[in-house]
Amino acid sequence: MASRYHEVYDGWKHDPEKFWADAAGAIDWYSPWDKVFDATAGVYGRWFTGATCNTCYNAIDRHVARGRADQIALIHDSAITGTVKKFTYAELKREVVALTSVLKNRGIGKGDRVIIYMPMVAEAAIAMLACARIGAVHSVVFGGFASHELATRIDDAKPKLIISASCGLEPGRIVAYKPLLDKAIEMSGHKPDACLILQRDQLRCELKDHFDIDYADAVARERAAGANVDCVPVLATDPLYIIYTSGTTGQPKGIVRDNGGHMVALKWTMENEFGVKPGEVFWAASDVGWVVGHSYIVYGPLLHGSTSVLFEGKPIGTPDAGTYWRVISDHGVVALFTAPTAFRAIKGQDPKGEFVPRYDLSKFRTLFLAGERADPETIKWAEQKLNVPVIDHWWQTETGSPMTINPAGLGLLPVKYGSPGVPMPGYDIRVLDDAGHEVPRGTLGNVVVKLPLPAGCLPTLWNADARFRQAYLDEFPGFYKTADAGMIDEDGYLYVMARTDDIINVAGHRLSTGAMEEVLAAHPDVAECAVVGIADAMKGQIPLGFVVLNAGVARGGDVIEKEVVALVRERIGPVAAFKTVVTIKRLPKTRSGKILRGTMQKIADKEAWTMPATIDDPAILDEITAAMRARGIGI
Ligand SMILES: CCC(=O)SCCNC(=O)CCNC(=O)[C@H](O)C(C)(C)COP(=O)(O)OP(=O)(O)OC[C@H]1O[C@@H](n2cnc3c(N)ncnc32)[C@H](O)[C@@H]1OP(=O)(O)O
Repeated sequence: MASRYHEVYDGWKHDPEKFWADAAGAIDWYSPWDKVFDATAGVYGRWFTGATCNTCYNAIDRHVARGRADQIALIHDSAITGTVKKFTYAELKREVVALTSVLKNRGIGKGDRVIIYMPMVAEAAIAMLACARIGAVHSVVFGGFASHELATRIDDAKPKLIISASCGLEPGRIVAYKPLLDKAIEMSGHKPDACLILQRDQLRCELKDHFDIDYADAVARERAAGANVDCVPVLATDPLYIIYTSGTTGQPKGIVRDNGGHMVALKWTMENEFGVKPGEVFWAASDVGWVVGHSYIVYGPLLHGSTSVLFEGKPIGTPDAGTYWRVISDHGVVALFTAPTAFRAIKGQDPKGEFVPRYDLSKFRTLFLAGERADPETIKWAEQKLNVPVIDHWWQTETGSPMTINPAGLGLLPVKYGSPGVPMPGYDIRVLDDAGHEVPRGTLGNVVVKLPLPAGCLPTLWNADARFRQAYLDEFPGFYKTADAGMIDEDGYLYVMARTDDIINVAGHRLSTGAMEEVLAAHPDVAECAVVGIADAMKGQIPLGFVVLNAGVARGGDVIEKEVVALVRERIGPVAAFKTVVTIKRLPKTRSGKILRGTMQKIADKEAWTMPATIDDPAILDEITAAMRARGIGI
């Protein structure tokens, strides 16, 4: 079919407000908006001002009322426990209502924050929806983060309640969540009123009297009492959730998502970008703690009346490299979203794709890859083995849905390997030089989006308008800075090459090297440090640390390196994949004291580099090269 992309994109550009008002017709509102877009509201304007709505109503209740009550809404498939649990829309509503009643009885209402720190269990999605039902603002914290990261988020979001579980399940290892949670609460200045704990049989935990509440007991009581809590109308501009993402320091940024624009944007993407119809099965193989989990495990598919798969497992090892194909086959998945790392892992274990033909993939139509750069070899391997289009796309926690994609629902454009596609309606993407001038097509520069950002994007940071302006809007006035560098080709396809800040992407997890440096610097024997992201064949990038020890430290560098690695795991979490530290005598710096991290990364990655003209002492780079080579890096 010929692609309708250009017609649709040009239609949006010609009249953005008409485009979004039309898209908003797919959402149920309690009362209409005063303005589709109010340029005078908020930091850069707000969408659907004055309208009232409820996200949970649109995700569940209206489907129950309109013929989807018996359709499966959510499938929890745990490849680790070997269990599958399905919820129809009616059953999901019952579970959400019961939990909402628990929240309400605890005094939680519109605008109150609830932190959700959970593994990949159905109750994580239920908790999000229960918050949405009463207008409480949820903040899901990824389970791979440790206590310190959780504590930072508790202090920023100031939740009344935390919903958590006794444990998470990683291959070959049970992760006890409760000690991590207790420690985080101990560390944080803000204290929640209570914690609601889901006891999992694999590792039950002690509950503290008068503070911890057993999730199952509380929900069962409400269910037995026939609890019924209606959806609470909220303003379209009211916050639905806060999701924290790495900033350039250890203080993460609280990305705010509103209710109205978010629903409109996600609903539109499901059919037009992902080519999925109501009633079909969509699987985002990510984690509810990441934005993909919010948008495409929970809200997008449910707003659309589709069925969503919530998967607890890994692409390999649970039990083998055929797991993804098993899930697609068992549940009739039509489209899968995952990170390229997952496919590199599968390809590594099953290079010939021998697991693929063992499963019925006849319903499977499209594979979507994002979260990190998709290397053409991995895309081609997936295309060949699965015989479906493999669509790379690009977006950020801040945007909530794709900025560029090859839109399956509008008719695919020709695939260009290495490009995550073309801009979607709402996104006027430009490439600017450092002085803010637009560069010619094909020239590398700063990728920015012309303001206003579309419906569904962050309106601001939680309680931090000034930080929002400073982080995203000030550098290129009139534009949102993506902090990605790239170029646009003659046909309008974007190519994203690198970050312009200290964020690295480890297996699709967005992490700050600045935050890691803060941890290294906290070690008592470390005088100076640097962390850079280096290439990794499996995870895309991994962090590499360098430390200079304090004068007079008697203990061996190897002992301290182990302690530093353990400290990062303890403070940030295992997901940082911080495994290597090299002890060096001095850090290479410019004469003004700036650490030459870029040069260190190039040496580690065996990329061509030139001696920086402003380097203080060129001999230091020889010392560092030798230190890395002694550890097998950069050879
Ligand atoms: C487009 C907008 C966006 O970018 S949203 C973000 C998109 N990113 C993603 O969806 C993430 C994609 N990546 C993944 O799902 C995983 O990395 C996949 C590919 C499945 C591989 O997982 P895995 O083998 O565990 O490696 P990893 O690098 O993720 O984990 C490193 C260590 O952290 C641990 N970990 C991971 N998750 C958790 C968790 N929820 N709770 C506790 N621990 C966790 C892993 O077990 C691993 O630990 P260890 O170092 O091996 O001991």
